[in-house]
Amino acid sequence: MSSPADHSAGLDARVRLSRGAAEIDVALRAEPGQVIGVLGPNGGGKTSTVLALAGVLPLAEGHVRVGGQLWDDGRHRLAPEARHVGLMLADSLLFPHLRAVDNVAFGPRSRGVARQQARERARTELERVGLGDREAARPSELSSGQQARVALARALATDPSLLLLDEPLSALDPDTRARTRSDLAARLTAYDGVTVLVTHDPLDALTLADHLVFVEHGRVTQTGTPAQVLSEPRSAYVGTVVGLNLYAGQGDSHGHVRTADGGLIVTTGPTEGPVWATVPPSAVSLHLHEPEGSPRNAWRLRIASVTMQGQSARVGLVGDVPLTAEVTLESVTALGLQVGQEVWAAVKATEVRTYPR
Ligand SMILES: Nc1ncnc2c1ncn2[C@@H]1O[C@H](COP(=O)(O)OP(=O)(O)OP(=O)(O)O)[C@@H](O)[C@H]1O
Repeated sequence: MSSPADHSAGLDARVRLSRGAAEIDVALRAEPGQVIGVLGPNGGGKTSTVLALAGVLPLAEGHVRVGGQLWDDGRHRLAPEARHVGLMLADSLLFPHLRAVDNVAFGPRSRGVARQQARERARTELERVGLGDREAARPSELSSGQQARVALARALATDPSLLLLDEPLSALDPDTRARTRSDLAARLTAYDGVTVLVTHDPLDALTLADHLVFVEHGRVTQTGTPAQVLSEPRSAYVGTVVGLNLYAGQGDSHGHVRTADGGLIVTTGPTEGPVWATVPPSAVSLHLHEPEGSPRNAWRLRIASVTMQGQSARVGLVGDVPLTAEVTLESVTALGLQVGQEVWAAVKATEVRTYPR
């Protein structure tokens, strides 16, 4: 059996490795008890980072330090089974022939814990995820959400210093996903090790993580608390995740931002040098004729897409200042909006937020 986990020092990692043609260089730090949400587009390097933390992929350079213990420094490497890691993936990968309690006890058993003691630990973990009464059920007798909770219980039954969750909810239908997300949140609150949560779902990240790390093309493009990232996205991908129109531009210090595409954005925010400018889709109004009144932005743009979302519509517009507008269904009908049509998009200067790049 390996030495007991020490959760006191958290996670300090710099993962540098090559994966095929991709170069990955990702730094992650977290205090004990923290949840880091790792987000990014497909192929960005999230799973490779998780595999390196688990010891499945060796580091070319960098380090992985968990709970004060050096797991990898690019030369010496602790084997995966010697690391205090709990792993949960989209597919819960439970043993179909084993009861829930034995699925969960498998972890401690494989680390040398005696059968009875491992079962007791498994029962405690099942209770913690609200499945104390389903310990005798086989995976086929459990719902997908319950199977995910058994997988979480199994990941935590070895008392890991590092819990790795790679898209843990992505296989669940939306209702089950929402319920399992709150079960996961409740369980993570009581866990004192570090959790690294890889997800594509902004809602998972924003509700479960204390700190977000965006990984694109193998590099970290932005880090921060959910609140910081929501208010100041710093890459096109992050802008999309947080649902804001985002522009990189050059400010002239008189409230004008010139974008790389040649668009002009007027703002009441600071515009000194290179800046980011954001426009919330809900702040855009659409008009058939050039709107009057100033100071405001009015851009002539072409409609590229119209999609319904509940009681509102999202209108994708292309032109000098490409943007997404969120308007009511009434405006879509009243204005007769159609793909290919040219319209005026208006945004008050006070709605454009700017911050340094
Ligand atoms: N087995 C492999 N052999 C070679 N290259 C790989 C392998 N697995 C992944 N890669 C490459 O490594 C890079 C990072 O992939 P990775 O799976 O870590 O990204 P990801 O952010 O987890 O993506 P996704 O969201 O699609 O799971 C990609 O360019 C990918 O093509």
